[in-house]
Amino acid sequence: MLTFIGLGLFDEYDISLKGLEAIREADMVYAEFYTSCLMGTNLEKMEKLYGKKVFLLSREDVEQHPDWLSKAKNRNLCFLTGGDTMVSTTHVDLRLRAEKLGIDTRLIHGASIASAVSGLTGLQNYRFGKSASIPHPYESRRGTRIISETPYDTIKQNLELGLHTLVFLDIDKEKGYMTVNTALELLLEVEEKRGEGIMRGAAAVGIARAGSEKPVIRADYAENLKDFNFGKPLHILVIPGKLHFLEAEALVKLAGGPVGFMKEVE
Ligand SMILES: C[S@@+](CC[C@H](N)C(=O)[O-])C[C@H]1O[C@@H](n2cnc3c(N)ncnc32)[C@H](O)[C@@H]1O
Repeated sequence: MLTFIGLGLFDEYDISLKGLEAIREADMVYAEFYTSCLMGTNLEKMEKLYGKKVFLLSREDVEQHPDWLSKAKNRNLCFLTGGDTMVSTTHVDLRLRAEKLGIDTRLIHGASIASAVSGLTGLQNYRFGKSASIPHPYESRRGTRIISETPYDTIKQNLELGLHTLVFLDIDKEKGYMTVNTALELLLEVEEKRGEGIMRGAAAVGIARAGSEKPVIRADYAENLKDFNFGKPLHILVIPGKLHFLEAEALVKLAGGPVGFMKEVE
């Protein structure tokens, strides 16, 4: 049996009782923290709470050479992921590989950033369009700095439909955790290069450390928000589309948004 367990958002205590019980009964426990991670804890604290050794897997171990999977043929394995195990990950691939090997699988869910964002901002989940991810820029072989324009296009399409965009921010082994500030700078850079105007004057909402005792949620116009200090990671960004009056009120009253947001409502 292979049990996929979502660990929730911030520290080792965010796991469900079902998840904890499954870990305590498991023969082996694996985890990956490249898709998301819990910034309020570390492996040592998790192992202490679980009473189990946790083997940390790299992206290659999970996506290219998941040889460890075959151990689940005659043992109970748990596979741990930050947030919910199947939200904004490709772990369904692991599940399908396991099923092909004749291994039973099951899921134990965890709180996800995708739902926490609606809770913290007041933006309604059914008014979101396609999500986007902003990767760190990279250098081409010729030494040119390349910025992905895909997130900008996704935001543009959603705005045309009046929909909000949830923008996941890159976690990179070498380049680190992307901040809301860098994400907005990159979007504004793409905009400038293209000579378009969707981000100028657009509303934006940044969220830092969801699930912690003191998450930071701040709404403003994109050009102002890029200078706001959100503190430590993890961060996530939302570019709201057309606002319902309740959403506008929540952004103004709960996230320090400018009162101008109230004038642009449905
Ligand atoms: C690729 S998504 C994976 C989502 C995860 N599976 C889940 O269900 O929450 C990870 C990204 O979501 C955002 N994120 C995850 N947890 C967060 C948190 N506690 N606070 C703020 N942003 C978070 C960050 O931008 C991070 O890079």
